[in-house]
Amino acid sequence: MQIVFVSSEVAPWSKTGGLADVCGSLPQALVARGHRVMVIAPKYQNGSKSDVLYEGAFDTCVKAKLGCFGGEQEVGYFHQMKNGVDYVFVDHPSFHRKGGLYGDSYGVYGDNQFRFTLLSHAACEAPLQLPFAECGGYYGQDVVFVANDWHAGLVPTLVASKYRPHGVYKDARTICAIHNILHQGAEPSTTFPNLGVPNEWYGALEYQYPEHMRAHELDEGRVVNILKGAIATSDRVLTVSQGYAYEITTPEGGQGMEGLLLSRQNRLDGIANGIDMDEWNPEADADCAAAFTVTDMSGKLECKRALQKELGLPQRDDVPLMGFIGRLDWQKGPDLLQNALHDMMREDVQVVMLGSGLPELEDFMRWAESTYPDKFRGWVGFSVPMAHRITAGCDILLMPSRFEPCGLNQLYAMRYGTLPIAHATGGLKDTITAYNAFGDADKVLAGTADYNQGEGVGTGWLFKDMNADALMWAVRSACDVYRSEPKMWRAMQTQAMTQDLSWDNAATKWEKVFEWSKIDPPHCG
Ligand SMILES: Nc1ncnc2c1ncn2[C@@H]1O[C@H](COP(=O)(O)OP(=O)(O)O[C@H]2O[C@H](CO)[C@@H](O)[C@H](O)[C@H]2O)[C@@H](O)[C@H]1O
Repeated sequence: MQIVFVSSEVAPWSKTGGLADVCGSLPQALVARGHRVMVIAPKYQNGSKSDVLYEGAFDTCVKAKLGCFGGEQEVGYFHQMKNGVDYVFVDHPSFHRKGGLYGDSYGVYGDNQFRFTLLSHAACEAPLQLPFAECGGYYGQDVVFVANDWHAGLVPTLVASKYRPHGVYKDARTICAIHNILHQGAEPSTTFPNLGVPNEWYGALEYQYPEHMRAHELDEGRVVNILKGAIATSDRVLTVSQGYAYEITTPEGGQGMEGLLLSRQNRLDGIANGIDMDEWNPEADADCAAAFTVTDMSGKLECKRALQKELGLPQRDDVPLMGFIGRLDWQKGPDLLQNALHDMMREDVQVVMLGSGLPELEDFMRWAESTYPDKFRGWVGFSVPMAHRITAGCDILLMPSRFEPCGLNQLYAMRYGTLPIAHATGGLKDTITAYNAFGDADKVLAGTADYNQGEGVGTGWLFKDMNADALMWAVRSACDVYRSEPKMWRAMQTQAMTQDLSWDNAATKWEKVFEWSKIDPPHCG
């Protein structure tokens, strides 16, 4: 099959979170399974050293004229082939600016609707206009588009409204892939004409906020919601774990989309993410002090000591070192760590947090570090090498996410024998096996345990209630096992490290969804 991923970020070129990791590595796994895959993302240029990442991409010299925002917008395309995947970067001045991908210190950019409308239009044109002369020729019309999150969410609506009615992309299919339903790309309904979607399709995008979410009495709460349009018009909807696929059909998890998703339940699937086994490999991780394997964990201890030294924490082997990596926002639950901090600091533990986001939580990290200098370190910022060192050097990874569509950090952690403590939600619940005190540590260590018969020991801790007491229960349980039951700890690490976390597994399931999408007629014919 020919598959076209459309995404606002793709690693290693542009990354703020897990979406970039997925769009960087899943396509390679699909290519390894014999598919032809293109990934389309913006060519960001922010004047920093990350700009050089695009140096390997060459200008195709194709210019597409896109009908939106009251005229014709011209974009260019750059192309780089890597590990068999066609990475295509959309070039437009609105992607060239200082600051982050979506905003800067003043907040989110005011023209994001414009920037990502361009991305979606450009993506729809790419298979038709890019010749790929030396590598396979035009993709043409027989493609499966995967529109990731709201930024690419106009793709299904454009295919259904602008192309299919004119006989183009009749055999193509569109998948709306939801990595995070919190962000939907909603703007006032008066912006609809900007989108370049035919007028009669307004209803597909219209959404009305419930009364309690409106600003004032005269506010009708009427918006155009790009993700809603994608869910309504795509051929299938896919999200990144089975647990989250269920949660988004409930009022608690659906962020207003639950009704629509329920109506599309027979076309909704959940597939847990895999990980890039080369980038996250404890046997060969250039960012870490030492290498280790499941049979020889001595290098992990070296990583721990090196991390303690780098952070200026007391170098002690016996103290459980716990890490947190992630955006400091409501989703990831760093405020729960804030609430539990005093209790946690009463235990004999060390904690390191890496993240950036809400200024008050960044300040909390600085405050905690100065209050507990022997036990707490806060690293405000975004550093992939540091994320690797924390993942390798810690004993425990904390993931108190309020909701988590899949979560990648817990998968990386388990590969490095770092046991996660996580809120039992979404993909965390699906991918972490809870500690089982009655499991057979000897059999797990010998590789003969039958996990279906309850002989497994688990790969981490899951707490159900989103409060500090529940988190502390899990922290104390984990610290007990760490200190008093080294064999059990080792068995949990073994179970965690020997799981198949690779993309091969997930790619086979994605492939099935592509096949199913082809079997059914288009949802909007
Ligand atoms: N300060 C920092 N420094 C360095 N690296 C940092 C960092 N903060 C975060 N990261 C990295 O960003 C990625 C975060 O990925 P996640 O999947 O955990 O969450 P995210 O919410 O971004 O993704 C959304 O999409 C993904 C992909 O589907 C889902 O797994 C997830 O549940 C969903 O919320 C990881 O690679 C992590 O190491």
